[in-house]
Amino acid sequence: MKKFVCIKNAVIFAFTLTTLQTIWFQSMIWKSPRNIKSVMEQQSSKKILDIPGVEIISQSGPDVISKSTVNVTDSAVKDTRSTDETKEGTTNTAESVHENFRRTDAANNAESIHENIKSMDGTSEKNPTYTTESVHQNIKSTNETSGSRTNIVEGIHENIKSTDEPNKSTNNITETADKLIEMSALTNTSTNNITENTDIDTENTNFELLSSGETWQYNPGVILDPKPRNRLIKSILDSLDELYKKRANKSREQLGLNGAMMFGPDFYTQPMDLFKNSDWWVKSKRLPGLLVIGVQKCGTGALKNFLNAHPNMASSPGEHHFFNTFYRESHVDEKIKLKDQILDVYLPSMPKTAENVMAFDKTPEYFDMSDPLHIYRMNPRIKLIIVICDPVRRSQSSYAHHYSAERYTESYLKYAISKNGSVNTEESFIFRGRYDKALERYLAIFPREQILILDKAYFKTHPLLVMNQVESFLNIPKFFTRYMFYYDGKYGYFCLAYTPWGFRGGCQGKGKYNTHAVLAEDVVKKLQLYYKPFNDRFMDLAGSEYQSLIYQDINGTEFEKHTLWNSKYSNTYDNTKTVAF
Ligand SMILES: Nc1ncnc2c1ncn2[C@@H]1O[C@H](COP(=O)(O)OS(=O)(=O)O)[C@@H](OP(=O)(O)O)[C@H]1O
Repeated sequence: MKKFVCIKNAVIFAFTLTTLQTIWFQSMIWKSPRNIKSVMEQQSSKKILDIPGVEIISQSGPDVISKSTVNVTDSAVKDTRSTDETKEGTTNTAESVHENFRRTDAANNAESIHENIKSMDGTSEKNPTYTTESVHQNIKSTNETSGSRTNIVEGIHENIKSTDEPNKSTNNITETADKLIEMSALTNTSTNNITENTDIDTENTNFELLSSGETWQYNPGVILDPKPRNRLIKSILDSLDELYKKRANKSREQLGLNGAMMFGPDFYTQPMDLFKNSDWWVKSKRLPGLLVIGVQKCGTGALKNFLNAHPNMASSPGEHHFFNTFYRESHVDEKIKLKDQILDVYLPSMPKTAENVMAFDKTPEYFDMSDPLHIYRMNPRIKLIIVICDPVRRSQSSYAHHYSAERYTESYLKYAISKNGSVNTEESFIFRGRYDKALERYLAIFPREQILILDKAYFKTHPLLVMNQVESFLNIPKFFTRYMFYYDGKYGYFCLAYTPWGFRGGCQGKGKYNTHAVLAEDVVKKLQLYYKPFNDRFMDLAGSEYQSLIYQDINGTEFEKHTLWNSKYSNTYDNTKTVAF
């Protein structure tokens, strides 16, 4: 009897073990079929972020020194630099792979990675020789100082003077002390020729670039982890690999797996190679490849929520506000260098991500309260998304937000309309609805192709199409389907239903759906007339029209037909240089 119980227990134990293993592998594949596809793509062809006009030639992989050359056509800015990067490898366990896909914002190991990445720029010396008068002048001419707003012009000017450095080329391959760690280094020699931009001085511009924009696409090739547990897991995977290799020559039909699509198409035929030879599970702190820069109260939270569900995207927690708080003009006065701030403050706050996962930060204040040049210096090829919305509705939303936080106690009208009946342009929830200047400042620094402008009106009604557009823009695998969104009648918005790795959907917190003050028709009209010229100018600069920015009267007729390429602005901006999306 005792023997029978023992056997029974052994059978149960074996069965449980097998089931768990199956579930584990299945979940890995099931959870991220596209992710794996993109990993394999990456392995085979090293396909990297496609920016129009960018050609990237790269060789990289485990234990190799990889060189990359980035050539962007129509060069206006030239920067040659070399970075040397030595990163500690992390071979993750199954758990940590799961962790990775859940994209928790674990801060552990930040220090060591920070240190490693710090060494990347450790060779730069102080040598301020910056002379971009024209950029300075240009930004000066377009910048607006209004009411309590901080004057960014001076900051840019000061910053350029104090922090810019000539580029240096140095190749270092650092060895870590830990003998257990097998390591490799990435020596990355990049030549960036940024797409022609009317506002950057082609002659004198010599930016210090913290990164060449490849932080998330490249894996430095470090594989082994010093942790004994992880090494053990790796050795188990290696031995399992042998087992699976025997099956590799057999077709799916021979294995009788035709119907077993739930395991993913390649799991049985090229199983462990995928895990063993790939770096996709090695997580590191990476600088963002995307910033959602605004506009405040235009649905940026929903965009972040949706995007965060994508297996190739991972946001930093909350809103970081790095470029509008940690690194602002005041810091420039204190001679705090942008590079140091990015490495000391910004990078450690990023989520640890695998190589094919793009970190991103959504902070609406980047649009109108920070300096695009700082962002450019961190990553000249960073992608930027701006969600715009009707500035009148935005002002209501912003007021409601402040009111509920008890920052405002009076009625909307008390703040929005001055005593003489005109629009109170000093009020922040009013003037922040003027989008044109902020866009102009970004276009003075970044090529239009790097900026995606979304309209909240369309985003609200067509979340799937917008998210698909975002996927194309970011050049990440298509992931969103219509089943991932549901319409929530309570809030009147689409919310995230679920992702293939579990129910983690739902709407945002209640604070995101505020009841608006009801405005009288004449007030709405007054505000619309105030915003109209700024809206029109924004559309001219963007090279596209947006439903939210075209006002109609009560009969549904547009106030005054907005025409693209409005000649009255042609003296301030060369419209022919913009690209319509
Ligand atoms: N799915 C979806 N699509 C479009 N818009 C949505 C969505 N979900 C929420 N919202 C609306 O977004 C408004 C809040 O914007 P933000 O998230 O940008 O606010 S914040 O700046 O981060 O505080 C806020 O607008 P108002 O309702 O007008 O206040 C939200 O209702």
